[in-house]
Amino acid sequence: MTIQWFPGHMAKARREVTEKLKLVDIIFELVDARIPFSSRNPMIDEIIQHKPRIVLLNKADMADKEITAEWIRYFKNQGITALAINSQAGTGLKQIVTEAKGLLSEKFERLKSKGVKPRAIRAMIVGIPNAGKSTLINRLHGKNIAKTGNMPGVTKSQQWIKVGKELELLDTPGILWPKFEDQQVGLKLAVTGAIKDAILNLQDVAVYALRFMGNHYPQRLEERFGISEIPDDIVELFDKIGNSRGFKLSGGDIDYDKVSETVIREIRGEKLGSLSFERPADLMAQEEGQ
Ligand SMILES: Nc1nc2c(ncn2[C@@H]2O[C@H](COP(=O)(O)OP(=O)(O)OP(=O)(O)O)[C@@H](O)[C@H]2O)c(=O)[nH]1
Repeated sequence: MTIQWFPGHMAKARREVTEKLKLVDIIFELVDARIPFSSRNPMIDEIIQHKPRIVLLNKADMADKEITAEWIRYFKNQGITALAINSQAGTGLKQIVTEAKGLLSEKFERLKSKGVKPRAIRAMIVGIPNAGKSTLINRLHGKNIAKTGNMPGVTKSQQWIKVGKELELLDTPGILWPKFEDQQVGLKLAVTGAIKDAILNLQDVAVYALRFMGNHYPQRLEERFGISEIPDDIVELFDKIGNSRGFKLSGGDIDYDKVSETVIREIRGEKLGSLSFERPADLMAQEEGQ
C-alpha cells in the first residue's frame, strides 16, 4: 500500500489511532528490526500517551541478530519491552501474549478486585506502512483474513480477532507515518523496501547502501560483487561492481542504473546476508550531538 502523507492524512491517521486507543489495553508497536528507529512514527509517544506497549522488532530474520539483541537492551533501558519476531514464519509470537499478561497484571488484578469478570487482553497493532502489520495479524489469527476493500457507503465496524483465549486483537491496524523528512531516514526506508522506489532516486539509495556496506560489512560486499578492495571513491566502487557484473551500456560506459537496481535488489533479497542498518549506538551518538 502506498500512502501519500499530507498533513490532512497524518491528522486523520492520528485521529483514528487515538479513537481506537480507548478500546484497547495495550499497543503492539510494530517496527522493522533492521531499522527500529527509522521505522517508528516520530510522534508515537505523544499519540499513545501512557498506554502500555510492546515494541515488536519484526522481520528479525532479515536483521543482524547481535544488533537486534542490542536494540532489545536499548528499549529495556528505557523501560520498554521489546521482542524480536518474524511474522512471516510466526516465530517469537507466543512471547507477545506472555509479555502482555505481565505488563497488564496489575490492571487486571485491580479489575478483579472490583468484581469485573476476567476477560481477554485487548490489543491493537500500530506501525508504518510495510512494517508487516497484516502479516502479523494473519499469523496471530492462524488463517488468512479476507481483506475488505474500500466499499463506498459501507461503514466498517471494528472486529476483534481472537488469539487463543487470552488475547483479542483489533482486525484493523493503526497505520502511522514514518519520519520521512529526514533524508537518512528516507534512504533507510528505501533500502529496506518500505517506500516506493519511485519516491527516491535509485542511485542515491544505492550510494547510501554501498557506503553503509563498505563501512559495516565490507567483506560481504567484496564477496558478493567479486571485488578485491573497496575504493573510497564511490564512483570507482560503482565502476568495479559494473565491471565485475558486466553492466555496460552500448558505448561501453558503466550502466549505473543497472548497478544501483541490482545492489538494492540483492540487499533486499538478503543476498548479502542479514543486515541491520541502524544500531542503538548511532542513535545515542546522534542524541548526544544535538
Ligand atoms: N522476511 C520477513 N518478511 C516479512 C515479515 N513480516 C512481513 N514481511 C513482509 O513484509 C511485506 C509487508 O508486509 P505487510 O504485512 O503487507 O505490511 P503492512 O504493515 O500490513 O503494510 P501496509 O498494508 O502497507 O500498511 C510483505 O512482503 C511481507 O511478506 C517478517 O517477519 N519477515
